[in-house]
Amino acid sequence: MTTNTKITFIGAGNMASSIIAGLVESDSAVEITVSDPNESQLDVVRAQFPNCHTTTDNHQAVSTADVIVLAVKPQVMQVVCEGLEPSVQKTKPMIISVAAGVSESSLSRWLGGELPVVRCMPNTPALVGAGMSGLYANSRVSAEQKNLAESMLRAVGVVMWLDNEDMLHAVTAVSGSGPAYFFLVMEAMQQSAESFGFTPEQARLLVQQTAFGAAKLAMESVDSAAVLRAKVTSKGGTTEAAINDLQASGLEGIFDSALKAAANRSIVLSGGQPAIEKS
Ligand SMILES: NC(=O)C1=CN([C@@H]2O[C@H](COP(=O)(O)OP(=O)(O)OC[C@H]3O[C@@H](n4cnc5c(N)ncnc54)[C@H](OP(=O)(O)O)[C@@H]3O)[C@@H](O)[C@H]2O)C=CC1
Ligand SMILES: O=C(O)[C@@H]1CCC=N1
Repeated sequence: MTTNTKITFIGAGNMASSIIAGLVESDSAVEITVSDPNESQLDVVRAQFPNCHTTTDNHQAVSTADVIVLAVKPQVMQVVCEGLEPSVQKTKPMIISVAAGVSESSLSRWLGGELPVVRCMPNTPALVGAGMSGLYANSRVSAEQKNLAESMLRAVGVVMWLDNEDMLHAVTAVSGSGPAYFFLVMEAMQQSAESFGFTPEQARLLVQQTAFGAAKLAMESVDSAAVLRAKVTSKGGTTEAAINDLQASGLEGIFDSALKAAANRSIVLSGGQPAIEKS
């Protein structure tokens, strides 16, 4: 990224804030503008990122942008893109959409066509520089623009390029929505810990440090998750009792079903019919 790269975010919600936080934290010397109709949302942005420009006017926000990050809900994307069409057709910036299930062909059509479009499926751990993003570029994205998109998302985590746009449904199901699955498990474990008599603070510490330690160990070890699990599970011991209970409840099937529900929802958001069957 060069010092004068101008990046405009349309939508100042959870995902935009997560990426902006990572970019700001990474000291990337970029000029960031954020546009959102909601002034109170912009107040949050101003408080968190005092060096970002903010506006409620999408046209003004994109007028000199090199890169536009579309970070609104899929349901309002068409209206937003059609509103931006006259501006972007003048300046032809690179478009990066983080929306789940909004296809490159729809984005291109709504924006008036002939634009470099990157679809990105990031996740909220971008907020702490530990994001995971799947990226897909249309044929109008130059090698230089690909590098720029990659370096933006690498500033907030790890990047995986995809040749097949359809695989973004699966990335959405695994890593886009994925943090929520782990948080749900953490919530459930914390509730259970509290039922033993721990305070909420104690329960949170026990669970968070365990989740962090398990993730760090999995990242740093050459062993697979299955091997790492076996190393915790003493024969006839406590872990075995818990794992047997989880597996008797059909845990693997529950996760397979949940991930496929997410992927199918992504397909439906893109205008298709749910097509992915449970294993
Ligand atoms: N949250 C996540 O973990 C992830 C989200 N995504 C994708 O990111 C996108 C945004 O999600 P998320 O950040 O969670 O959603 P949020 O609702 O938090 O953010 C969207 C923001 O866009 C604003 N907005 C609405 N209309 C306009 C408009 N016309 N112009 C500019 N801004 C507008 C909304 O304002 P208001 O609230 O007033 O409507 C809101 O502040 C979605 O498409 C989602 O699929 C992708 C990966 C992960
Ligand atoms: O729930 C959603 O639709 C978005 C996409 C992935 C994570 N959040």
